[in-house]
Amino acid sequence: MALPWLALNSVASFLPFFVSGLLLLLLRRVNQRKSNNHHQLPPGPPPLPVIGNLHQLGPLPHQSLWRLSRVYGPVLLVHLGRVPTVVLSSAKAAREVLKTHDLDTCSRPRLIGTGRLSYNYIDIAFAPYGDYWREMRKLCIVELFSAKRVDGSRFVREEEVEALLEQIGESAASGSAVDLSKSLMGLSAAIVSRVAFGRSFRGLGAAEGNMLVHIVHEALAMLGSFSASDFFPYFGWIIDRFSGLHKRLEKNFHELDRFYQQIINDHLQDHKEERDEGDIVDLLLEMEKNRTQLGENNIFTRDHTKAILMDIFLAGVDTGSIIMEWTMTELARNPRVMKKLQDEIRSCVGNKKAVTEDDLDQLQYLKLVLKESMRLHPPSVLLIPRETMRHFKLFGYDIPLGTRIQVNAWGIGRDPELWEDPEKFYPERFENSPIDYKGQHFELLIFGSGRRGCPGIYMGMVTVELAIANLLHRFDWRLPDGMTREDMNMEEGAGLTVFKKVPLLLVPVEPCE
Ligand code: HEM
Repeated sequence: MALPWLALNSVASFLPFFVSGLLLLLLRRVNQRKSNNHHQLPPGPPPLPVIGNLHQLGPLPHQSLWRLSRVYGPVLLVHLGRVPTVVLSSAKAAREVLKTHDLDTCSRPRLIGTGRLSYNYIDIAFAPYGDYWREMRKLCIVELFSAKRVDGSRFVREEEVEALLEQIGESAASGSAVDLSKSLMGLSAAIVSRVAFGRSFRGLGAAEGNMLVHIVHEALAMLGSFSASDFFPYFGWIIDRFSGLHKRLEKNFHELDRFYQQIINDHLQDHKEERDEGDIVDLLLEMEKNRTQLGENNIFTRDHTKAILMDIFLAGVDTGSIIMEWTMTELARNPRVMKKLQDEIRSCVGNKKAVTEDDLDQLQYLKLVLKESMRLHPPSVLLIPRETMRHFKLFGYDIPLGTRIQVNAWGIGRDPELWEDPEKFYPERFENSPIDYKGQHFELLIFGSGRRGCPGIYMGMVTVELAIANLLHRFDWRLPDGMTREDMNMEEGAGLTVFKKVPLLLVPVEPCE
């Protein structure tokens, strides 16, 4: 019986704080309204009380936002709960923000999922703009993403691709289908892990391999999730607890944390002198040991090491495998393109057993095929959200401080004003076109652009090119018995990155000599 009284008592003692909090909130909203009234904000659908436009997002927000932008224009304002969000859906608008206003917009919002998985924003991808982020990014560019570092690890990529081909050869011999979605994710994980962590996961059993794929997909779902706490600051956490999101996030965080700890333990037990060259984990552990100062108030700790490992693992593994998965899907649906690409690869490589990285420069049609595949299926459909650091004007509209910015790379890739017959898979559209994906052409924003653009482009793309070239060089591919091209499922699965919802199954066939 004491409990209700206690509860009542504590409610009574919190009442003055609650009432003054509510008044402050109301005052802030009135002030905000006043200042917004003087602002010319971008157009957008009218928001509902409390939820804003959240009900209009649906299961695949990039597609819903693209449809809304067709009605309201390429600079669209939506309210995600209480968070004003500007969505850019044209190359011109993206250029204006990511180039002209890069410095005004290059921070990241603080979100529940990204905060937890990045050990409170001490990674690179989700860290707010500032000295710490600048120093960490510089360090990783030199130590991990430099052309020298990437070229130095070519033997890893070639070995791992060869191992995959051997495995696929067994399916070809028995005439059985390969789950390419899983195999390509495994390849990407093995390469990134070996290059960055000095550890291969190739030897993992099926159960452990499946578990790793599950953890990565779950992490990306958490990073891309629309958590109630992000949109309803005062009570959203209650919704997240009831919906189970909070529990899922915690479980995923602990699974990943154990994984990083295992990598760190491997490095601590293993003597560095016994390996060829220190990898990024050695370097991070050295920084821990030296209590390196980063930015103004940051001493480098074990959490910093884990946060950087999270970036490399999640940013590097999934994106590359998604590009390969969609590319093989489009090729299976477009036999003309597959044949033309195989002819190019086989005539260039001749009788050699495998395509090597030296051959890649000559494969011009391969580059067109990959651009076309990434145009239709960019892995990060809305890039990674940014947040404005100051007020600025965009095409006459006011974009206030603290606004969230999303760039709809998926929509821009299908914009009929930029692309003729945009839904058609037609790599020849890039012939004689200067458009590239390295961040200077805003029609093709696969890796973002500006200060927050992806530092792993070279490392990611060399893996993708090598794998696709070898898969097509070594095997012909056909659909499983009873399936036609029209039957192929092209649905997207949602998260921070958009993968193929139904795994891609194809049958490898040894080509006739
Ligand atoms: C090949 C496939 C890849 C794709 C499509 C991709 C895509 C992206 C995109 C869209 C962004 C956000 C850009 C922006 O906000 O403007 C990004 C950021 C990032 N990517 Fe990649 N990425 C790939 C590979 C990699 C690899 C292999 C690594 C590392 C091993 C990596 C590490 C990062 C990091 C650390 C960031 C955060 C940059 C920052 O906020 O300063 N990425 N990537």
